[in-house]
Amino acid sequence: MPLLRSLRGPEDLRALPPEQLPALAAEIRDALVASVAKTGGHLGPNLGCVELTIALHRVFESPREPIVFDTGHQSYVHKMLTGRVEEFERLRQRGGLSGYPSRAESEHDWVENSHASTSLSYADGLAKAFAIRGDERPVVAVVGDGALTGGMAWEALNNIAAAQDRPVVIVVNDNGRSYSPTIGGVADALATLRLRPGYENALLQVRQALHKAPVVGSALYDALHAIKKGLKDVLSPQGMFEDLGMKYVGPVDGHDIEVMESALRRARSFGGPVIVHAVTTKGFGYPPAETDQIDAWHATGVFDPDSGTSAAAARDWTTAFSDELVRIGAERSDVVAITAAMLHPTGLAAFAERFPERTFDVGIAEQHALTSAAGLAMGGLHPVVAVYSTFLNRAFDQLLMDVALHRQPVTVVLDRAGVTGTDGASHNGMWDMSILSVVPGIRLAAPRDEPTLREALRESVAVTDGPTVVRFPKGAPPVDIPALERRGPVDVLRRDERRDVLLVAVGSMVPMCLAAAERAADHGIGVTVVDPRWVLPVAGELLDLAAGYRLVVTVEDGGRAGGVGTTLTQALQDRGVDVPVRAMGLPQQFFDHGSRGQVLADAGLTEQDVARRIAEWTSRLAEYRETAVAERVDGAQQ
Ligand SMILES: Cc1ncc(C[n+]2csc(CCOP(=O)(O)OP(=O)(O)O)c2C)c(N)n1
Ligand SMILES: CC(=O)[C@@H](O)[C@H](O)COP(=O)(O)O
Ligand SMILES: [Mg+2]
Repeated sequence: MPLLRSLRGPEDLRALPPEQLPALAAEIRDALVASVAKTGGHLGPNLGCVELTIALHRVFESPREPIVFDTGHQSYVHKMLTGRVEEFERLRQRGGLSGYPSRAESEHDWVENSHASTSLSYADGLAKAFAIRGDERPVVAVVGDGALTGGMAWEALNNIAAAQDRPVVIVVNDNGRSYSPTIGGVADALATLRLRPGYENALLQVRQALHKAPVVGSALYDALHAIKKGLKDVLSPQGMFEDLGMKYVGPVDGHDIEVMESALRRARSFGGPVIVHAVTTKGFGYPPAETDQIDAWHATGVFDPDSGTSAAAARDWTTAFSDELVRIGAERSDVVAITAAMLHPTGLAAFAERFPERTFDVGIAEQHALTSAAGLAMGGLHPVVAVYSTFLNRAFDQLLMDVALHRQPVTVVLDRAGVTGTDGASHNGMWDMSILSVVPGIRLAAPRDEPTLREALRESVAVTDGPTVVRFPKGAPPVDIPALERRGPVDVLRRDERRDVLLVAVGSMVPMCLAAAERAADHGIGVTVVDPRWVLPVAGELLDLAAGYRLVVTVEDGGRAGGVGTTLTQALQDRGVDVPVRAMGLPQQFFDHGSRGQVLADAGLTEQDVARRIAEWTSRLAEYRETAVAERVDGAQQ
């Protein structure tokens, strides 16, 4: 990669003669395939942004002129062009390159939140700040067609279009897909625009005609006619963006550097809000990705770059959910499914194939997903909304006010709940149990294995008077973990008659907690392990159990603040049971990317940590042994 390696930063790129740019693009494409094959990552989106990003960095002077990438998963090329090409061998690994922009990595990176549809809002804010400070530099946002289906993008457009003197260049990277083909009116409008002749393409025809016939003649006439037609078409006010009062440049071939540069320079010259509509192909230039019908290799694991093959994935939580939902769907014609542009990743593809008329892809629009689910429920159906845990944050108010306040029977299935790790801080599903703990009437299940997942799902769709939530992590479920005994919803998994510690293990923490209990037992501490299965509301049976122990320890793959430990402590207090509770979970911090295991270890959630903390806490509770257990049990039963 001689050309790519010669670039210390965008200024070197801008110094390259145009005739070298296709070779540079080829080197970048080869580097993407070679490095992502070893690490995994967002190959498809980045292959689609090679030429677009080269053109961006040749026209705009990053970092002084900000380039904000929406979602950020398509910023690998940007990173390669801003001096980080050598770091790709540790992409998405602890201490290595983040898979998204990172302010700690580079001054060229402005936004590291990987939640979609935010780039235009950042751009609007940046442009306002520059204007107030008397600074006329442009701001660039790169937003995908998928991200444009998110409501925030239109809230921002409404503001950006209002100020014709603020230079905001919005590059719509239109590859026609999120994971799956992008849905809805926005997608259709973009498709209509794609069919329009673009001014840049007309200019390209001129250049090509002049190359073919430099003398005046029919070729030149054709070319001039093309310009006139192109100008008429492209500047005539039509299309959703012009209707908003935005200038529109395009559609342009996002894989033609020369055309992209021309379009970007023209957009820059306007000095106000302008859309550059780039048409690209996800996976462009690598046939296994480009031809993939599922998601054009939106995100891939490790693969063989020559054959494009990868190891078969193990059966995961998502598949277990998918299988059970299809069974439920066959029994219950009122059950419908909703995805926010993630049909396959959230396991709804099988349901959609079996029940297409009962499956809705709403685009990257989680807020709309929840409130439209409330509408579906009011209409007599039982919606199952499947989203990644971290993306539920965005729809909290809709769950609280549109679903829970109206007591509507909506089931929310949270995949990627708990630490995910490699996608960085904004992708960890660590806030759901905390934010949901304040929702009146909510029921939240954290299954520990496939049988309890199936059970929780069936119990959820049987609820008719309010929201239910089922959460599970990324990856494969453990081998089934049977209960010794069930007390109401609470499963007793390990019993120790010394009644020292009641260890409340939540969902995916169960296997680790059972191992920690064995370690504690080796040191003479009697630990009973229970799985509440339904963590909200707190079960009375759990409170009764807790009253009989010297210490209660809770362990959850979620934020400690407002988590299961907090809600159990409050419930014990309300019941007048004064057994001490120690909560173990994720501290209130943003975790750098790394493997799930590494992040859990950072958070002190390993069997060694739990056993050690139990030993510490029980040693300090010696005086508690004198307090007659009977006194507390009597108190609880009054
Ligand atoms: C709020 C939110 N919901 C879901 C996602 C998951 N997600 C990541 S990328 C993506 C698709 C983005 O499509 P698009 O904006 O068209 O970019 P492309 O991948 O096509 O370049 C989705 C749904 C997310 N990052 N944020
Ligand atoms: C940016 C994006 O696409 C994310 O939603 C992320 O890639 C999810 O990755 P997994 O589906 O591998 O958890
Ligand atoms: Mg797209």
